[in-house]
Amino acid sequence: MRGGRRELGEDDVPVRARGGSRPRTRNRPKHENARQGFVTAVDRGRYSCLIEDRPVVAMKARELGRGSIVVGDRVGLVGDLSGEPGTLARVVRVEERSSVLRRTADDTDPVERVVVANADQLAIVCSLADPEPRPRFVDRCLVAAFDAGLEPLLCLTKADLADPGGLLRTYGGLDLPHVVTSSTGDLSALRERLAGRISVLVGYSGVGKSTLVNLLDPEAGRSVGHVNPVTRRGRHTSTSAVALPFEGGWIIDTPGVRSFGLAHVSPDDVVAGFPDLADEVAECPPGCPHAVDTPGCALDTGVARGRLAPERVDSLRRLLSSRDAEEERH
Ligand SMILES: Nc1nc2c(ncn2[C@@H]2O[C@H](COP(=O)(O)OP(=O)(O)OP(=O)(O)O)[C@@H](O)[C@H]2O)c(=O)[nH]1
Ligand SMILES: [Zn+2]
Repeated sequence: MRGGRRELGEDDVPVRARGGSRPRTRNRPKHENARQGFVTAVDRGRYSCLIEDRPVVAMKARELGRGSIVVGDRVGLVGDLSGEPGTLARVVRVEERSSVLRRTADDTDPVERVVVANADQLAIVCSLADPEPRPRFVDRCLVAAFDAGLEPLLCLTKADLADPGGLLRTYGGLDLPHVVTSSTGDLSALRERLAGRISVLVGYSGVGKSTLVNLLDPEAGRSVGHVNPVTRRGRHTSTSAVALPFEGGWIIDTPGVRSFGLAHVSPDDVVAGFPDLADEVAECPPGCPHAVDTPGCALDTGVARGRLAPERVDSLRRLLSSRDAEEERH
């Protein structure tokens, strides 16, 4: 580690000199007239972008190399920006991202992928019935949100089928922003939460995610749909995210993302995704793995004294151990 740092120090000067060198500034004029666009969909190397209100399809300029461009990215575009059918613009720049939502395919997948850039809210959609709520899915998403620096929003759907009381008690102690919805009910609380923000919707199959999106803005699909084959109608063939403009912000639907593998999140950050357990965990012996039967793990004391919800402790432990399985493999 220390050796690595020293090497870095030695490199520091030439790197900085290179940073201000001429080749870069010579490239600049060409990119200065690049227009800024917002990436709404990605499909086989084609990037659907909006320049203000104009949909434009672009490809990645060679000079950008292998870096990924994802939905939510703000990009610099040059070339044919007319948006006419058959035209292609070029992405020459990806602006710095304010947030990055990552996932791995499962908890043992070493390859992490960026799902969405620049989002500020993760709407975790969970049905109250049909299919049954999955608190462990919610917990996993909360960790992903925490890791990415997104504010979570718990969206409990199908309130016409079951009472939200039980789930709200579970999550009540978390100060978690939440809304309760039904397809026949009033969605104004949800609209308010989504307006002006960049929200990523995630939920397992059947929770009513597409029903919600369609109710929120039936127009959105049409305005984005014609620039890209990745429309909601064709969503089952797609696993990538799609951004739909919504009241000054964006709703980013993630049809193929059923859950978040968290192989890339450190154990400490997994624990940090459970804020209701944090005080207790602080009392654990140093290096405590918080596993079942770990001597002295304060989670057990917390449950025994009735201070912690057993299902939350169980959920954290399952998450940690599925990640442990990964570490053993490597
Ligand atoms: N009773 C009731 N049913 C609903 C509600 N919202 C959606 N549904 C039904 O639940 C089923 C699944 O809804 P979708 O919107 O397709 O769910 P999804 O989460 O998009 O599911 P995938 O397409 O598999 O990702 C459909 O039959 C809907 O009609 C609701 O608020 N109440
Ligand atoms: Zn512990």
